[in-house]
Amino acid sequence: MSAAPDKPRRGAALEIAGLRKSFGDKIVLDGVNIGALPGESLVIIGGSGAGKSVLLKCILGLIPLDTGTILIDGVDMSEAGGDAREEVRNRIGMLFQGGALFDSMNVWRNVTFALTQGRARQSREMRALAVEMLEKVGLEERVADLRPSEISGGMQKRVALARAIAAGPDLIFFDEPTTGLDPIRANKINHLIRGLTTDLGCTAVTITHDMASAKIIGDKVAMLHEGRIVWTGPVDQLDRSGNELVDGFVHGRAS
Ligand SMILES: Nc1ncnc2c1ncn2[C@@H]1O[C@H](COP(=O)(O)OP(=O)(O)OP(=O)(O)O)[C@@H](O)[C@H]1O
Repeated sequence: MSAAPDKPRRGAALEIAGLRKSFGDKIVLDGVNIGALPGESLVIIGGSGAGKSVLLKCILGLIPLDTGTILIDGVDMSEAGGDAREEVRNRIGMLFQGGALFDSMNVWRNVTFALTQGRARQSREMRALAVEMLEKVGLEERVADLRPSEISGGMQKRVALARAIAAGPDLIFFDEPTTGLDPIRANKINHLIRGLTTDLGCTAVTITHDMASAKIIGDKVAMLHEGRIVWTGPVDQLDRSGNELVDGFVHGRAS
């Protein structure tokens, strides 16, 4: 059984315009304009406190924005009604920072969680789908029946990745995908993400402050600084952006 076998493999378009978000007097996002074309991999870099997580939460509809628009395939996520929003949300996959696996469930139930809404139905088919997804991320079938606490951090990250791709999403978000991994495992996860998103043909949006991740995963990179996008360019221009803030960030110098 394949994930959504009849679905054409194409990514969703993401367009963010004039996005502002404050908490009290604190302006966190100050007019963010950025987008990703269908099938493109956008990486948003920026230092601690730049507003990356807040931006991701706004896009996912986890927190309300003050002003601005977020369009996914033309659907305004802050204006659209329940059904239209839900339809778009069903096309989105997410890899949470730290994995966010449920230790009360074994690995295969974690992988298929979004498909079953946690209900124990279609167990045989769902387990088979999970095993297929686990294979895609380089994990053996025996892992399917273990609990997340029984496997290593690197394997947990792979399981979380399997969960993110299980429904065959058109748009996937990766929140700091290499956090907590040593450089070798991080490198493997970065290449896995790149390979899987290319195979799926989906649009990918990654937030990270890991330059190695940005260079492997991204087609396009945008730098968020003090709530604004200060530079956007193709990934191969990251080392010669001509932007002082990007330069400082890439080479580890404080601005
Ligand atoms: N719910 C909230 N209430 C008040 N301030 C918040 C809230 N969420 C985030 N902030 C503030 O917004 C700013 C941006 O936070 P955010 O978590 O987006 O940064 P980040 O770029 O993801 O940083 P890091 O890389 O360290 O995770 C910070 O100053 C943070 O304190």
